[in-house]
Amino acid sequence: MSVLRVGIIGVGMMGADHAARVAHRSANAALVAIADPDQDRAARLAARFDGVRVISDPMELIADPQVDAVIIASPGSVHEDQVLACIVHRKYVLCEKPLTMDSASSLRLVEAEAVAGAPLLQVGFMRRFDPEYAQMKRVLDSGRLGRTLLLHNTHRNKSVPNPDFRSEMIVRDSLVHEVDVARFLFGQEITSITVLSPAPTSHALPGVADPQVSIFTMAGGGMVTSEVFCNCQVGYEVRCEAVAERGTLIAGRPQTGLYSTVAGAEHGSWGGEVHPDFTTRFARAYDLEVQSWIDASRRRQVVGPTSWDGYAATAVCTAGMQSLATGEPVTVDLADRTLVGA
Ligand SMILES: NC(=O)C1=CN([C@@H]2O[C@H](COP(=O)(O)OP(=O)(O)OC[C@H]3O[C@@H](n4cnc5c(N)ncnc54)[C@H](O)[C@@H]3O)[C@@H](O)[C@H]2O)C=CC1
Ligand SMILES: O=C1[C@@H](O)[C@H](O)[C@@H](O)[C@H](O)[C@H]1O
Repeated sequence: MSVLRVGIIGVGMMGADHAARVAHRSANAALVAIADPDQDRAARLAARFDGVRVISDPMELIADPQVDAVIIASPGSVHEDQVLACIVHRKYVLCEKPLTMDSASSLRLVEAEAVAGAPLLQVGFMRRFDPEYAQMKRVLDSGRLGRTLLLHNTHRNKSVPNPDFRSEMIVRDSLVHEVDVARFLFGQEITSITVLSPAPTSHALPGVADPQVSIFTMAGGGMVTSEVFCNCQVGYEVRCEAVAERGTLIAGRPQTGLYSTVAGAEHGSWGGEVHPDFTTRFARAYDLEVQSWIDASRRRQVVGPTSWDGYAATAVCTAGMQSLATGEPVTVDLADRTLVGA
């Protein structure tokens, strides 16, 4: 395959960002089509690029013989049908997280891919491509620091304007990144999850449990703590500290000395500037993720987070949403990997 002809489904914040990435910052790929029920939005975006068709029906885009591979950046509630159509049409697909809204629907996609007989799906867990997280993984895997014992994650968004962003979405849409990071860095499954709701910020919508603190237990006995705070007012901060037997590592640390953040008119500050959102904090990670997907698709391979990774993360979040209701630990119910052919 020479140049990979890419179609994008859903061109809101993330899809538009990926469109610019494929069109202007990727090698061996061309953006050829986009689909979004918001036709005006799609038309405005297409006008920014040369030769990009607007196709009204996402299923038509997936079936189009002029489209080799698909990026799905629609809301999670419609991912299942769209990914399934990509599998049926044997199209390589990069689907944004969360893979689907619950564990049963994600498992159906793992099974559909197994039936198709070849991996086709990469899930958009871009932190695996962030240079610091990737280096952390290499150091932990090298064994130089001994066994990994703990991870401590911080994940803060300035605010979430979407009124649909309720307590459950903080688990399913935001904490899902920490779930993947834990599975990636430990190289193990998560066996149980507890989601705690401290006193909420007055900046969250009424009834929304924000911030949340979660505890994961790993299959090997290690533990992971994560703070997710979606209305912190300051800016976008994502950090991960790994504690191993002979040392520690921190990804996302901004500077030495006392680090204090202050809410400000624009994005908040620390004496430098806090990132406004994920598009700048993870710009390099998204670039590397999409280029890696393009390169692998041209070789007819999948190299990033797989359908199993998407399913396992959704299964943990499904248990996490149960725990959110009670604050009690919930065991993660994971299918037998060998039985589903993943
Ligand atoms: N990896 C990451 O860091 C991030 C991932 N995401 C994920 O990307 C996806 C999209 O999120 P955003 O861009 O923030 O949402 P958004 O609301 O800005 O955009 C969603 C777009 O999908 C369109 N859409 C709605 N129904 C559709 C359908 N049936 N088929 C095709 N398009 C449809 C909407 O009209 C809209 O243009 C979600 O899965 C989200 O979790 C979002 C932000 C960051
Ligand atoms: O995936 C993302 C959003 O959907 C989510 O809402 C944010 O909390 C995350 O920081 C971002 O990376």
